[in-house]
Amino acid sequence: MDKLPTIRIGLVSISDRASSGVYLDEGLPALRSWLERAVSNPVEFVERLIPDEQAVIEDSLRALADQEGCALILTTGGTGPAPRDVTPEATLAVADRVMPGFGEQMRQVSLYYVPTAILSRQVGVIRGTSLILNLPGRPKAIQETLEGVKNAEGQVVVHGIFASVPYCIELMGGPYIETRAEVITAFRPKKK
Ligand SMILES: Nc1ncnc2c1ncn2[C@@H]1O[C@H](COP(=O)(O)OP(=O)(O)OP(=O)(O)O)[C@@H](O)[C@H]1O
Ligand SMILES: Nc1nc2c(c(=O)[nH]1)N[C@H]1C(S)=C(S)[C@@H](COP(=O)(O)O)O[C@H]1N2
Repeated sequence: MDKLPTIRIGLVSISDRASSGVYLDEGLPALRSWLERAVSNPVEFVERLIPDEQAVIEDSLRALADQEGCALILTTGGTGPAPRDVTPEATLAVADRVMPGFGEQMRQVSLYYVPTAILSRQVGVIRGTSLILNLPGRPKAIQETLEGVKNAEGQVVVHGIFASVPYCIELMGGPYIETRAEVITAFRPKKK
């Protein structure tokens, strides 16, 4: 098998209180540790911890996509209905194209965990060669939405969104990503 390419992944934790030191940020560590378990490729992380300010979020997303060359950018936080929750607005403002399925599937998955899943306005978009996905702010929601729902035997009940990420990035012309099946299986349709 050919050597897997190194991929650059941008991680953005968006929280007024974590970014100002009121509490310790758990978003970036949760994102990093899940991805380290799930992805077989060597990964370089580029991380930002920022407040819920639309202009700051937009600048961070642009920098990670355009200057840092991140094939994938995951945000956590600021997707709800509170006045300072502006992550979806910032993400849509930098988008070239919207990928509605990611938000739809995340809300499906999340409904298995909390009835308030429908309060997350999370979106998925493409900017240039980067796929940008919003995850909810609660650190436990990171594994829930990426990995999906499994039964007691470990079989998948509802697919996590990461099952679709490697093929999406491949279709976008990005690097080939492989995952560890014990965490998540990357789905690729069979070639004819
Ligand atoms: N980065 C984080 N680190 C640790 N816990 C977090 C983080 N972000 C959110 N949480 C937890 O998840 C809850 C919901 O997240 P949400 O993004 O709605 O935050 P918030 O209530 O708007 O406040 P803030 O932006 O100051 O984190 C928070 O109240 C907090 O308990
Ligand atoms: N998987 C999952 N999704 C979730 C949650 C959760 O705990 N787990 N919390 C919900 C709640 S309570 C809110 S308010 C919205 C928005 O969260 P955010 O503003 O922290 O992004 O995400 C929802 N989606």
